[in-house]
Amino acid sequence: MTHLAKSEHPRDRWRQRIAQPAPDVDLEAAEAAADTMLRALGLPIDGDDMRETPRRLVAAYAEMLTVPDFDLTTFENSAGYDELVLVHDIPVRSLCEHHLLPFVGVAHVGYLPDDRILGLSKFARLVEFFARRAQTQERLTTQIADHLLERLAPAGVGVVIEAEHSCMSLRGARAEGARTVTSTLRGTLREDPASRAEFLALTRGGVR
Ligand SMILES: Nc1nc2c(ncn2[C@@H]2O[C@H](COP(=O)(O)OP(=O)(O)OP(=O)(O)O)[C@@H](O)[C@H]2O)c(=O)[nH]1
Ligand SMILES: [Zn+2]
Repeated sequence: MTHLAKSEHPRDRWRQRIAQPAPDVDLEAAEAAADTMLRALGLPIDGDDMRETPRRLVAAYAEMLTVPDFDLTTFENSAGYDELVLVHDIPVRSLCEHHLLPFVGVAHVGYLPDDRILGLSKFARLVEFFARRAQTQERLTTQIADHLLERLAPAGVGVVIEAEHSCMSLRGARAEGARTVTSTLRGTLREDPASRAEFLALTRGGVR
């Protein structure tokens, strides 16, 4: 029998890949439950091909549900820039909280600066921070907008997400290709018709 050093054990590998293992994750209990569930679904998990599947399933979900480390760095708006900043087509990968099946798409995140501006990479990190959990698309959209509003205190914020939900395309309604669009607008981007129209036009393909 081969003995693996602790750090080489497959169970420990995913721990090293994720930034912040949640303290309430009990991998062993989850693996035992996955074993029971897969067995009850009639899957041949005693065979060589699927023996490791309960462990892989748990590791995959633990990885997809672990919230990454994140701090929203902002800078003084020394140039006094006061037009729209928009990052579009940021990848979104999340799990719907009803079926724990993936929904995948893109986010368009923009703001009208006031005293502070945002490091550009933080748009994608912000999306990932709220996406890597069991979510609804509506909550994800609102959380991104409200976090920006709170931490950056801009004149306006807009978030649009377009995503395909596999719980609605691979099973159930089987509406393949159907995309859900959600938006949250705050401040000037919500209240000023011209700013709102500019933001929505750009997120609808105006810059592509
Ligand atoms: N509003 C919202 N609904 C979602 C999201 N992700 C999945 N859903 C929906 O959650 C609902 C759960 O409905 P239920 O009737 O309880 O579950 P179900 O029997 O599996 O439903 P079907 O998918 O219609 O077969 C479904 O309509 C899903 O399409 C989301 O991000 N937002
Ligand atoms: Zn679902």
